[in-house]
Amino acid sequence: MEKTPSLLFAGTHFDRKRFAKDIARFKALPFHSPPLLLLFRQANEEQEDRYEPEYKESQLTEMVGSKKEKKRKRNDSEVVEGFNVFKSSKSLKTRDITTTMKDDSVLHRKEIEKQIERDSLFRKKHGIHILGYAVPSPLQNFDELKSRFGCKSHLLRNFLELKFKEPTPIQRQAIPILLSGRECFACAPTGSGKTLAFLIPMLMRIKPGRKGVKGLIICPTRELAAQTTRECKKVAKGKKFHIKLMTKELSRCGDFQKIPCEILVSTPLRVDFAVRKRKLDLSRVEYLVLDESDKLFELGFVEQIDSVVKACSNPSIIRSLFSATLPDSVEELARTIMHDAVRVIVGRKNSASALVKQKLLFAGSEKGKLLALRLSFAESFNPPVLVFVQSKERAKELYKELAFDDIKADVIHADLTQEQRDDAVDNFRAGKTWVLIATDIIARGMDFKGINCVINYDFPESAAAYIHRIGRSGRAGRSGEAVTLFTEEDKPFLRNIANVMKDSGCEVPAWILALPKLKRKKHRPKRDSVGAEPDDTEE
Ligand SMILES: Nc1ncnc2c1ncn2[C@@H]1O[C@H](COP(=O)(O)OP(=O)(O)OP(=O)(O)O)[C@@H](O)[C@H]1O
Repeated sequence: MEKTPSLLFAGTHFDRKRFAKDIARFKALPFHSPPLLLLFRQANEEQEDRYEPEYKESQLTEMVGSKKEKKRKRNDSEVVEGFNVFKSSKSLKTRDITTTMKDDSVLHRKEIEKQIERDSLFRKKHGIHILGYAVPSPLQNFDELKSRFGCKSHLLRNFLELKFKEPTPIQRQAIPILLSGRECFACAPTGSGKTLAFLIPMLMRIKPGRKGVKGLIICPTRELAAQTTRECKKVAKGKKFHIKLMTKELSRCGDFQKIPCEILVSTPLRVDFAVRKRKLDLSRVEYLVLDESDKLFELGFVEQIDSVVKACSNPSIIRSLFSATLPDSVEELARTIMHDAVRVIVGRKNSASALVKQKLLFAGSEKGKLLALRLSFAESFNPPVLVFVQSKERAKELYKELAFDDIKADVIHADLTQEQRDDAVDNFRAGKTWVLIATDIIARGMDFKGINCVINYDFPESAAAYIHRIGRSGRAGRSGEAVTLFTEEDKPFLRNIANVMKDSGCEVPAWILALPKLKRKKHRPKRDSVGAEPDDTEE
């Protein structure tokens, strides 16, 4: 089992019982005291947005290593030579011991440096970028969960049954960080296995059968919460966990003092509601995950998140933020509540999955969009296809247009009942429907196996929305396609999306990249109704 060295306390008398909480807080800080950490942060704050922080880790460890070395050398001589009893009777042996200890510590330091070098190369190979100090080595394979962290065999068996042979890059790095008791910001492309990256540490560290909620996962939508609950149950199979999805009924009438539940998955509103009703105590939560964290920090959620974070009052809590998009503003805000969090980015920050072939298509008008959609279905219909629109009204309108075409279409939006929403997702998953028309409620996190094409019928409101929408395709190593229709009114916003496309290796016409930069980020224009003729009154 991997143990964190506790050099911080070496050689001192320390009342561990009395300061148990502080020890828990700092147990993951192997080499450094907080002031050093602060200095490091301040010194590097301006560079935080770059993608190549690995040298910082090695530099820092080297820097700290040399300070630590000096201190150790001082201590060596003080401790050993300070004892008169050794000095007088066994001076020769004392010198031998001193030399051996020095040799050992030099060897130890060299070994650490080599390991840092190896880790750095390994991260480079897998596109992993880290920001933080003394970051644990990435996982070479799932077996290391057992050898380094004492993972139980049945969990490893479950991974194999689920056909998870190798960890994905985000799993390689985020799992050891969380298992070492560090907090974490994790940003990796859509469909790259972030869910398992936060589930594994939770399932390994939380003991089933103890009273109270120990693991809390917050997701922005009910569909994603339901999916994550299912995934969690699959991975935990064979262990006596009580894993619960916070339903509307549970949130209103459930009394969590009586309901056995170690792991709870919820949307912010529902969990906040139960806490306010004093039916749910979050003070024992050991792991808090904010999935799709940038969405959770948007207006409309942030107040609930704030109150949930406050309710999770356990001082040793380990919090983590996961998303495919992590704006600097969210990271800055989150850092105010997190302790010594490590940042892990896989690939480029805020980028689309490279597995998705992306296209932009000018459709002129609302009528042109409908024609283009029908034409594309007639020419090369390759279901399952996900079609995104801007609002529930437009989802209903487009569904009316397509319901009687021969393409087995269905629709999902927030005006449907929960049962209807579940049916829409289940039928699409089961292949009973081929085309699902959707609003952004299923744009984030939903894992539909094998979606061949995402069509942005309405232009996405932001680059982040675009990245998440098209990320429903091209998941878990499969390839996919995304087509984005645009009209005149979308033109000023094309550049944002074009930049994302270019960064993930797709071709973009030069005129789009030359469009002026826009300050306004959200784009939700009032559109003519679906299929409307172009407005020619101006001519
Ligand atoms: N180690 C692995 N090996 C193979 N498949 C994996 C592995 N880990 C996860 N998967 C599969 O990859 C798919 C995508 O995983 P997941 O839903 O966690 O992606 P994500 O990164 O959370 O995406 P999003 O940003 O869209 O939420 C899932 O079907 C999952 O079962």
